[in-house]
Amino acid sequence: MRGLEEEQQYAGRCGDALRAMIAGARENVVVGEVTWGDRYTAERLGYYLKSLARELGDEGDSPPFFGRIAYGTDESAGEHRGQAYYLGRRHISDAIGRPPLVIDWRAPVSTAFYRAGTRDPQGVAVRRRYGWSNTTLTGYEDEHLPQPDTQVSGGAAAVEAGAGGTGVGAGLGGHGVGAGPGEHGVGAGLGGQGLAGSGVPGVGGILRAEIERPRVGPMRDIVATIQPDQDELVRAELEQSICVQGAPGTGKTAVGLHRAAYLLYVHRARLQRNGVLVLGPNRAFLHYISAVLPTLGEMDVEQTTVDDLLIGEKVKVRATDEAEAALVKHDGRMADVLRRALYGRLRAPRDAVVVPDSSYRWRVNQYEFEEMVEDARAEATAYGIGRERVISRLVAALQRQAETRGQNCNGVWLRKMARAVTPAVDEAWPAVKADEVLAEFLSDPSQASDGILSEREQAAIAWKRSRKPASALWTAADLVLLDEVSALLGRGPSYGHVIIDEAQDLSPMQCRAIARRSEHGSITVLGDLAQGTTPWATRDWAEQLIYLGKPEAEVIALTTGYRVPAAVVAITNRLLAGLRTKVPATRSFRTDGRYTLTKTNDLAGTCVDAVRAALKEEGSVGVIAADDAIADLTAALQQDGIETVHTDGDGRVAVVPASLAKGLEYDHVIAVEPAAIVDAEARGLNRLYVVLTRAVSRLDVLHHRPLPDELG
Ligand SMILES: Nc1ncnc2c1ncn2[C@@H]1O[C@H](COP(=O)(O)OP(=O)(O)OP(=O)(O)O)[C@@H](O)[C@H]1O
Repeated sequence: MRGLEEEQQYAGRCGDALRAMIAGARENVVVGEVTWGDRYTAERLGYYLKSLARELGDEGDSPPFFGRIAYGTDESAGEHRGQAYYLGRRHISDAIGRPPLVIDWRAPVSTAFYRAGTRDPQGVAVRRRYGWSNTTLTGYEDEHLPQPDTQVSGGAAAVEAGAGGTGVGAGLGGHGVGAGPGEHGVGAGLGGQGLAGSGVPGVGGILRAEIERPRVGPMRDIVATIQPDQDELVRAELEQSICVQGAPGTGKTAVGLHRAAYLLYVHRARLQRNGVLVLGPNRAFLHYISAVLPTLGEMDVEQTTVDDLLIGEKVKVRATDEAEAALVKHDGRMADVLRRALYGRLRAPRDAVVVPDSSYRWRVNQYEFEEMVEDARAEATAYGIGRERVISRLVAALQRQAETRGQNCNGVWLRKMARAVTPAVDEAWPAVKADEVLAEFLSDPSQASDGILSEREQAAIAWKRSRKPASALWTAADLVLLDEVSALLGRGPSYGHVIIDEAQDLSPMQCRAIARRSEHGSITVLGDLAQGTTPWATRDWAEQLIYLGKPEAEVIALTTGYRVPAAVVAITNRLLAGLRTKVPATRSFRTDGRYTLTKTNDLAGTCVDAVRAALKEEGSVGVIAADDAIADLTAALQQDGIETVHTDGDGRVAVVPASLAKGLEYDHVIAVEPAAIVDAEARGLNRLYVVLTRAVSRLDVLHHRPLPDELG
């Protein structure tokens, strides 16, 4: 096996090769600019080369590899017998035709790095993980896996640069998006931690240090440390839809993003055509995760919220629904109601269609016309297509008559006939727009919803007076309804793969909007029933998967939390009993961490003190409180000279409304007045569960009012 010096030389060689690749890509951009032929090719190629140059350029600041697997000489190693491979964020090669110096983490051969274990070594004899300080290789750690033909059992050994190891940084070379230099290797001396005591077998110092490394700035990738259960989800087949029920901090979001990168690598051509879509709960969350895919080399993945996805309807939200109205509008029964509102416009034809054409009068009888309408309706395609079919069948009937009379029915004639039958079709199958249908429905819901919605429900959604689309005061829930009606009118495109985060919070109608966009593709559903906070949050994945159009998706649980430390998990698991959902408790990977509880008469003052104390330690600080307490807390902190940022700002101290904390994390969380967080909404206890599970290392709970029973 190579020693540290040889490894450092190899790292140098990879660095040189990478620089040559960057120079080559840049040169291609320049050469391309001179030699491109037509404009379309020029644009596509230019875009590709420029992004490649940019990606590779970004790559230059991060370690070239993070791990290595050396196969044994036994048969179980198969074609890899005696081989060793370095793994990194992307392939690095120094010459065409020679094996790459570093293999992309997504390539099939990399799988063994993530999955090989003492029980199933998969032919691997030694797994090596590297410690880096920026781009300098500072050490490595070997894990020896049992070999069938020898007596070697599992074990580990670490090597690091310099003597004693004090102060030698050994991060795994995370990309450190936006974190500035020196981020890798913070507080991760290699010699300091043994394998014992981690609670997770075979977890060495470098791996543990990476997972426990303080968080600063946006979310980062986890390619170097993806765990076996996570890896199986990341590399699930493209055709397979999966649903991950993951406890807080189990890496659901990370898994989803890495899955997107993996699928794009393996099925690039197919997915670039149809697209991959990532849906998150709000913009603050999207900001937080936005850097992960670009660091994994994927620039083209669309990342958006469900609301923004629907704003494709080009309608402005100008009003807010009462809680009861929103609940009705998000209910799955609205799908039937809207279908009825739309198809209620069809009228059985009362007359024949008669079209004068020079000396003839062509005719389709009333009963034939009626049959055409009924047939088109029964074919259950979109409303707009149904209408088109009626028109073309009428024209075809006229054409048959005309041709029997020897008439030449050319394109001009056919278009003339189509125009001639349109007024009759307008009566029977009117052309409509989605906003007209919805405005008319909300002006008077009774006709379409009698027998489906109760009178009270109808009253809750009915407008006080009837309005036309132009003057309608649309709400966010109306966008979901407009989307439903638009889809009834005509189908939109479908993505190749859709990844849905915090999926427990989606309403049936939102799920349907997503289902339409993934009709011909697959989905990855990520969520936690215990973190459901919307009034319509589901308590059952099977039901949600039906609305998402993938009832066959397998539900897989992740229970090992990589964020919240054991001391905090002990508290948050206690809340589970009060949440009315059946989910497995979290088991923390992390043994570090601290929890404090403080009763105070001066919440703002105590909060300022707590932030001051937190700032003495490393990492980000999140003050999380009920939404209506945010302004006062921010003012108190700023008066004391502490700089604060909003949820989606980048800075050390964020003051975060409880309603926006979902999906985010802070090294140090100061949760202010739990009782107020619980009282603020119907699923307040779930919200509190979300808030307390944002802590990466330390959680301080400050309260004046009595604590909720589950916490007390
Ligand atoms: N294998 C891993 N190696 C290193 N860090 C990891 C790993 N898995 C997860 N993490 C880290 O744990 C934290 C939680 O991950 P993530 O946000 O993806 O979890 P989640 O399940 O979506 O959480 P929640 O539901 O609470 O929002 C992140 O900082 C993530 O980088």
